[in-house]
Amino acid sequence: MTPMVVIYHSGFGHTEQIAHCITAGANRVADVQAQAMSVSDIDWAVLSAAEAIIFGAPVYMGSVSASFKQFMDDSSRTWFAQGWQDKIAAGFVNSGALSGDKQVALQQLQTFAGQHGMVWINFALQPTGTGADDLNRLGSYSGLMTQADNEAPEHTPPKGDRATAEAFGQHIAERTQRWQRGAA
Ligand SMILES: Cc1cc2nc3c(=O)[nH]c(=O)nc-3n(C[C@H](O)[C@H](O)[C@H](O)COP(=O)(O)O)c2cc1C
Repeated sequence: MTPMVVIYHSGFGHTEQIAHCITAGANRVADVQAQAMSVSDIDWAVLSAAEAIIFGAPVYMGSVSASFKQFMDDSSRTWFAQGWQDKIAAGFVNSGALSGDKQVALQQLQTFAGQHGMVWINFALQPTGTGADDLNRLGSYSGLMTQADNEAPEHTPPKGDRATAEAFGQHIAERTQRWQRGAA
């Protein structure tokens, strides 16, 4: 069994849509049990039991949102005992602008995983183009990037970003199982 958690903050529902796409993609892999978890409803025991934790936040003012940062700070209790050491980690960020300084937020997540002694997984998916239906249209490799227009989360981020998120979830799940097999 490979339990995984996609933990995220979403102020207006866009990042939440992507969290659910990642979870669905991870659950395509046999023996994976992935669940999405909002930082407004954290179950620390479930996080502790996970083989992989995928962190996700919207970009607010060039940074992960304050609510996600609060979760990061609260995790210092786990950090003291290095309770997440050697778990698989990955990250995703969603913003309004095409750039929106997403790389800064993604690097915050990567550094955060490093502080916990986790094993960061990158995302090797070659972009198929830069249109709304394309895979990895924003060309991000160190994690997943998505972009939402100023519309309801049912309509944006676009179809390509959602498909990319599913592929990302599957990619992380497969690497997690590879890591598990190596440890056996
Ligand atoms: C307080 C605030 C700050 C924001 N700062 C940025 C920013 O720095 N760059 C950007 O591209 N978008 C920025 N946005 C837009 C959000 O990233 C965008 O609307 C995103 O889809 C929100 O995701 P959510 O619905 O999951 O909260 C900001 C939005 C808010 C509310």
